[in-house]
Amino acid sequence: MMHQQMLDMIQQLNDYSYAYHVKDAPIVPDAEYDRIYRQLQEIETKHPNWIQPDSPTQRVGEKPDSGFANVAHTVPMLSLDNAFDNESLSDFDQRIRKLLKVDHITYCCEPKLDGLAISLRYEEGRLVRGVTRGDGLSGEDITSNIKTIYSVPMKLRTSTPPAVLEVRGEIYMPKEGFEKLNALAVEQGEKTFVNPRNAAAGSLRQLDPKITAKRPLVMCAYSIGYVEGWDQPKSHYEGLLQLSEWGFRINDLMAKAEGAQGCIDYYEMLNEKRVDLSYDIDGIVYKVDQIALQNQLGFIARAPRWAIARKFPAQEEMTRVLGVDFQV
Ligand SMILES: CC(C)(C)c1nc(N2CCN(c3ncccn3)CC2)c2cc(C(N)=O)c(N)nc2n1
Repeated sequence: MMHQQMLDMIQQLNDYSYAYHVKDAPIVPDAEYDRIYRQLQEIETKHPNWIQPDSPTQRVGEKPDSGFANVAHTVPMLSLDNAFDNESLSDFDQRIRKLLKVDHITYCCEPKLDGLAISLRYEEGRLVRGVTRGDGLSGEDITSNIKTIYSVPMKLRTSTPPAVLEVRGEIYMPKEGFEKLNALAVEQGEKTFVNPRNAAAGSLRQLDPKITAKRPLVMCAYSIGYVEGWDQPKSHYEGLLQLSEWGFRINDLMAKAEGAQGCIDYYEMLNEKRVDLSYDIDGIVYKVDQIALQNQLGFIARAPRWAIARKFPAQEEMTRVLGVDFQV
């Protein structure tokens, strides 16, 4: 077995993992993935000095010796202002059009995933760090746990990566994985989690990555934070499509909308779909799509003037926790 053949196996396994965990479109059966994975493990055991940082075997490492270090974000992770009804969406749109002296805004609409916000740092295309949002200015270095999540690429899928790229995203636990985790916890007489968000938070706070590796966590990218050595697209939506090509999962319900009415229509559409989604969402995040307009608007305190969240009524939460159907 030559060194190059081993590199080819790593590339093959990472391609299979990208198809399965990022594109939701497996190209080989699990057994085939496992067969090649075991072959790679044997080679790495025989030639430890050949081991590559982006090898899938390097996703589950040892636990950090003393807790999680605190790390300052290169660019603060902002918070979000809330809109509670259609009128406040219209006010938001009107306020922006007045400030920018334009008569029409295109928005990018994204389901607001109910998980934990994190920031991933890539240098020369390789994952070097994962940090929780924390208070927005600094967070906990949970790189060892982040690496166990298959939808977090260990290396960008490009031969010409930006020198530095920081990607913001949400780590969440799909409903099915949450139900299975709680069923197992009941069986083993362990504590159960109240909801997928808490289960994701608890799984990321584990000191031992071997435990995190067993939890069904997914990462979905929602913004480009800091970047060096790359001309960022003019549109937020285009930026996320680029992240998808580089290996990140983005939400397939993300869409552009024209003006306040487009945002309201999107809300009605998503509110219909919400109950059938395989993951929890607690609303929608609307963002001015043009980056130049975002920069002109900036942010107030730490919430951007150019983005707003709108929450759904929390009826589902009550139903799940109390097991009764609240029809208010
Ligand atoms: C880049 C901006 C700031 C506009 C932004 N900020 C977000 N968040 C900030 C507030 N966050 C927060 N978290 C805890 C405490 C206070 N704020 C949680 C992330 C976004 C969260 C989601 C999502 N969940 O799906 C999303 N699709 N887009 C986001 N976009």
